[in-house]
Amino acid sequence: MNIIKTDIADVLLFEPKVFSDDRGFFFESFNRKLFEDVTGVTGEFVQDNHSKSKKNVLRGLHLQQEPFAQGKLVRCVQGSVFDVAVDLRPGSASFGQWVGSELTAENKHQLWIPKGFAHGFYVLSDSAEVIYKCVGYYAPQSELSLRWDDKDVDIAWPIPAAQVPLLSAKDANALGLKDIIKNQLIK
Ligand SMILES: Cc1cn([C@H]2C[C@H](O)[C@@H](COP(=O)(O)OP(=O)(O)O[C@H]3O[C@@H](C)C(=O)[C@@H](O)[C@H]3O)O2)c(=O)[nH]c1=O
Repeated sequence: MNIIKTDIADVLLFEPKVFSDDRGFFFESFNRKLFEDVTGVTGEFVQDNHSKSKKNVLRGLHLQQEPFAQGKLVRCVQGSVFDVAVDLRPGSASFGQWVGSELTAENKHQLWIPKGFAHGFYVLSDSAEVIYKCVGYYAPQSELSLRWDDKDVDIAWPIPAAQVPLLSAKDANALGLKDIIKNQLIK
């Protein structure tokens, strides 16, 4: 497993060692000891999520507030997505900054997004299935959505010109970073 640092210190890209042979391939998609050694996070993964989305769908950007904060280990098992983490940790030197990475069924990369980040992804392929392990259970009452196109965060989504991504109603009505800060929604 190759561990690649991103521009935000605690967000890591896991590049697994894939063993291919005449039968197909094999790789360790999760190794608890290795994960704990490189992230320093010993919290339990308690929930696995799996979603399938059409091309041009954008899910996010979602965050669960404390005490229900979630860390997420994200991978794409069919198709390809552009996966994004936005640092919303109070007091963080990189508060408001984002990192993005293409996760594909082919490259088998996984993005580790610690607690305190908003997460979202944009579907690049005809459809995409995304699986992620979560530290912390789903707690909708603690959920916060940050606008995907917020000017203050300014994510360079790989969305073709003149294309409008397909969003849920919740995500279409999400707040911008300034409103989130003004309303003291980050705890
Ligand atoms: C996230 C989630 C949703 N649900 C339900 C609620 C709802 O009826 C339906 C769809 O939920 P959503 O529209 O929130 O699904 P979605 O937009 O895919 O939400 C997900 O987006 C990505 C980017 C994340 O990071 C995740 O943590 C999660 O917030 O599934 C659960 O039962 N458990 C869960 O953990």
